[in-house]
Amino acid sequence: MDVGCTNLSCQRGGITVLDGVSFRVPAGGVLALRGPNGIGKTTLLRTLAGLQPAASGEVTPSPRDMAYASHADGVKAALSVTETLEFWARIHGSTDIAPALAAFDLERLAERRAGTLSAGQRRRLGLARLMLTGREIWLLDEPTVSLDAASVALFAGAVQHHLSEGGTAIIATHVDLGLDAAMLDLAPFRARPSAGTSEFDEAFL
Ligand SMILES: Nc1ncnc2c1ncn2[C@@H]1O[C@H](COP(=O)(O)OP(=O)(O)OP(=O)(O)O)[C@@H](O)[C@H]1O
Repeated sequence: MDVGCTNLSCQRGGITVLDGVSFRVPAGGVLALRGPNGIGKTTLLRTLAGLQPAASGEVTPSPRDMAYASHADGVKAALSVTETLEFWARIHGSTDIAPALAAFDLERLAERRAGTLSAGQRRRLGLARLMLTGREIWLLDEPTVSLDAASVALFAGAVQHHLSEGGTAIIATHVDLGLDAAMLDLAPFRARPSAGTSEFDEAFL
């Protein structure tokens, strides 16, 4: 399924941070969002995912077709790895967690409580959720934070598999994942401060 937006403006904290963003990613394609800290990568992903309204412009398809993985892993400390995946599987109507366990090398950790996992192991568990959503479009915010080189390769493999099945991914990342990704530099879309904004305000935008 393809995904894109037209003339999208995105706000954070009531301030427009990005303006006039347009792109389309075809089914099977991956787009890497690039730009310096604070440019608005997270804000754009949240807007695409329907977690916040667009100030203007359009996103297609609807958020129902998208799975969003934020900086937070959304893992409950008291549940085991298996219980966590089974919980997400039930929510999304999936039945088999085995492929997700295998794709992120979680089998040996299956009975461990999530609260005892290392940061990278917890990250792998958070990313494994994507495979249970059945959603065709993955929106990923700095997915490789805390991952070692082997885990980055596992993650890239999971994305590649998703693409090979006609899925689509948009990834905010500073890391080269070895995927054949199109790049979108957000710097040209940085919103201009509105009239009346002082130099002092601009320094903090
Ligand atoms: N809750 C908030 N209230 C006001 N401004 C915010 C809020 N959250 C983020 N911002 C600002 O919105 C702008 C865009 O932030 P965003 O997190 O989207 O950037 P980013 O490109 O993802 O950054 P990074 O690479 O550091 O993760 C930044 O200038 C940031 O300071």
